[in-house]
Amino acid sequence: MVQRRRPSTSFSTSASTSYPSYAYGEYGITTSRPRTHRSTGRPGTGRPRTGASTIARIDAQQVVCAVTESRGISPTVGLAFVNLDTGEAVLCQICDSQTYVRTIHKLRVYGPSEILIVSTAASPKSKLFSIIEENLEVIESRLTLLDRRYWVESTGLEYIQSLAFTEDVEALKIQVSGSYFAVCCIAAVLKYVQLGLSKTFPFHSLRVKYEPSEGSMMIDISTIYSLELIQNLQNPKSKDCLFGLLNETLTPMGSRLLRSNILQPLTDRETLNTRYDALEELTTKEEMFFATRAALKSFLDVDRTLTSVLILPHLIIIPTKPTIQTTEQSINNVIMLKQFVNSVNPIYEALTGARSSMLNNIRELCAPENVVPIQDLIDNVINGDTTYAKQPLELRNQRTYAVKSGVNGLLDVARTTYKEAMEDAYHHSTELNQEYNLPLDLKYDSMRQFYIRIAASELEGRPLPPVFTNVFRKKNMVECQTLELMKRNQKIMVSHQEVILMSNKAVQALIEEIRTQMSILFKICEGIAMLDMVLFPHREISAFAQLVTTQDYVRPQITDTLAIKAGRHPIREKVMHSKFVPNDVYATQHMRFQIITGCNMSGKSTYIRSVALMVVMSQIGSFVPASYASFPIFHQLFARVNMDDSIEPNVSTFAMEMRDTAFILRNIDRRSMAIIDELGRGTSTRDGLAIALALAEALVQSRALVWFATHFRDLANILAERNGVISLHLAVELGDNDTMTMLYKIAEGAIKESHYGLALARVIPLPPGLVEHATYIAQKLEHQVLKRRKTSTRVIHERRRKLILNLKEHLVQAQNGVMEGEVLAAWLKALQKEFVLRMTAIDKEVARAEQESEDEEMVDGTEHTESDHEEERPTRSARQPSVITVNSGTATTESGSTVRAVSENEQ
Ligand SMILES: Nc1ncnc2c1ncn2[C@@H]1O[C@H](COP(=O)(O)OP(=O)(O)OP(=O)(O)O)[C@@H](O)[C@H]1O
Repeated sequence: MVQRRRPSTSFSTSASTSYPSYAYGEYGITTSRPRTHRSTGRPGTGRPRTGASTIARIDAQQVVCAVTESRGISPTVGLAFVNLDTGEAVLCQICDSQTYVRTIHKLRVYGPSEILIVSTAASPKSKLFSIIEENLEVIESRLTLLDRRYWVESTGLEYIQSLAFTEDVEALKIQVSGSYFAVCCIAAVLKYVQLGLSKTFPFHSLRVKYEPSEGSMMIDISTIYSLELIQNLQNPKSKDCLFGLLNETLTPMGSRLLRSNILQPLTDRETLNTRYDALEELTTKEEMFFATRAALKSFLDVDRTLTSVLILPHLIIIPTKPTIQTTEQSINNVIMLKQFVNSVNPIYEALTGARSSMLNNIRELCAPENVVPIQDLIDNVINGDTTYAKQPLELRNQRTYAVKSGVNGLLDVARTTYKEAMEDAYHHSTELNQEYNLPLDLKYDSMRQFYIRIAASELEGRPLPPVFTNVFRKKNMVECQTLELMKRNQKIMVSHQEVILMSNKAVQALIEEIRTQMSILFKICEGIAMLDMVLFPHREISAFAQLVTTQDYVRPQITDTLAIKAGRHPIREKVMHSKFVPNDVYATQHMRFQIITGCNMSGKSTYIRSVALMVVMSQIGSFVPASYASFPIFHQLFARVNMDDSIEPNVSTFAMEMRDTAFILRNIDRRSMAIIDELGRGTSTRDGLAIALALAEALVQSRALVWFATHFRDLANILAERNGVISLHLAVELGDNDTMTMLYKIAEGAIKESHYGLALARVIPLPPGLVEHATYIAQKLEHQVLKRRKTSTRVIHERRRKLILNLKEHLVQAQNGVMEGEVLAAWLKALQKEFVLRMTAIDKEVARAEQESEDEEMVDGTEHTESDHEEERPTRSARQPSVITVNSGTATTESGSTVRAVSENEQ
């Protein structure tokens, strides 16, 4: 097959959505660019796409992915990604839902530049095909159809056998056994890379990884976006996001690893503990910490260098004759490799005495026995003082003198010519300077080579002498050349090319030898990326600077309970420093649904977001901003938060809310965590409350841990007695002289001061008496609502039930706990006493409420039903003549205006 004619070059450019009409070459490949979205502008399965595209892709990497699936009620999807820039292949097989949410998540995390799909999936379009097609714009990918014959399991296994690192092959074969679809995908991708992109990997040179579907937390794109995990919402360039906060990595590999970890936090307890151990050690051993950071500073983007050394153009399809550019690139690569290999030993030294298993493993990888043989290979060919340079002129010099003298007799002659030509160029610039009395600089760039730069002010308005050509002005500078300089440039270029071509043979032979060592080089590279990633900046601050008390981060425990003491929002606190008020968080199954109320600007969003951010941090192996923290491991994280508070509630806000909500409800389970902020704002108060209630009920049933911030105080009251539900609020202090102080402190129960709207209104000058009457009305209504709720048989039943369920949970804890004998007996007795007391208290409360109700009915002469209190408000207001006169004699329907005032205040 490889001997076939090269396929049409249109692989990279063609675009069409009518797939069958664009078949290329003999490989049955058709391509499509991302499709414009439908009028809804939203992907069918996903959540809002706002700005998501930039999240998917780290940088312009060439990643090709293949996707295929088994059909059925719960489809199994195989995926294989091959990154041509970093020489990495990832296989995964996912049991997905009908909405393919996990598949889309994986695609978004890896951000492939091209997605291959079986051609038969396009007509008729399979559901997977349609969903991928809808998401193309978000993923910024191109869709390519590939003939069915390339998706062959045996070919995939052969590729693994021949291309994976030798020492990984056996383990990989075991891992992928049973992952038929993933193996078919790797076959398809590698065939496409070979035939469509004309590239191939040498034997045992590819880092193949199998990623089990379990093993990482799923965070959908909207959550990534709204929690500002990768990007700040207001300013995409700002570092005020989780990635920006944590990314003090010193190597590009470390930065990439951090990013992919934030997008896919881990769910494996053991791996997380290994990371925490490493981190703990680094933060407590100052010398090791600084030595490691210093050693990391000299690493270049090794992943890319190794891969460009590694990937061969397809031998048969592309002629192998080297060009000047490819040869120059090869020498650059070897120089970079030399720098990499020389940078490894300082890491080995820095980690001397490491105790944690991760640091030890990294140190072992960096041991001299792994590195010295490669260093020897390089030193045999490359001059000892050759180093990588970022400046193009300096890099050209390094290239020219890279290969040792003696490998080619004529090399030294060519180098002498190069040196003389360079001197000529400098000499020429000195001559020009003297002849025209112009202070000029000789500059260099890769396109023009040497050129002349003169400050415009030096010319004082006079024109340049005619010897200067190609003149153009760049800000305050004038740039130009002379014919003589161009001639000398030409001479330098020719002599440089001669040196390069003469060096080529030795360099290619060296690369061939280095290729045999690729697997260890890649492993060292991975170890260094991991080391770089775990050295987060806050650790530097917390461990070694004087800010321990204000900025300290703590190692999280992994337990079944979420408990945070003095937790902080990692990004906000950076801006606010010591002004940020820390808060505690506690959640277990019997406190799994936490309703957070509070007035505007009291800190509700900040509180719930900080919990979610700390969870993500803990699951990537980072310490968290708190004085104590323990977390269960979450497998899914959902955030439905308002991204822009300034947006007026309207239909589209509502539609977005509902789509997000539907997404969450479809996917949430007991291993999930969700934060929901202000749901129901996009519609009327009553509908909003009803929707929030219905959603809350469903979320309570899901058994996930949920933080539900809301303005609907009634939600807290209505759900108060539900098992698993607790109410919290953000405290506010009301001063004597109509002042309100936000305390930003979380406190038990729903917000007490329900009329903070009225409190705020007192600050604003309104007609005399209005606020007082409004307060009276609000209190009266509230009293009625409260009374009815207390006597509701359903509520009483719920409260009793909750008490019994709590008792059960305590008994189970006692059974599984460490208490024994007399201690246990005493504890049980206390528990029993408390239970009896509480149950009696409920009974008494009920009796008292019933009595009060009877008394009032005798006064009112009315009977109350158990209907929705919201519904009753107009009736109540209408029945109160003293209230009706409040509205300063305007023509407004008084009962209506009264009700509206109360509703708004309560909201
Ligand atoms: N723990 C805290 N310590 C100090 N300041 C805080 C804290 N939490 C919030 N704030 C401040 O309060 C402001 C409002 O916070 P946030 O948006 O979380 O309130 P909110 O209750 O969600 O408001 P709204 O209901 O209007 O959406 C923040 O911008 C921040 O400046």
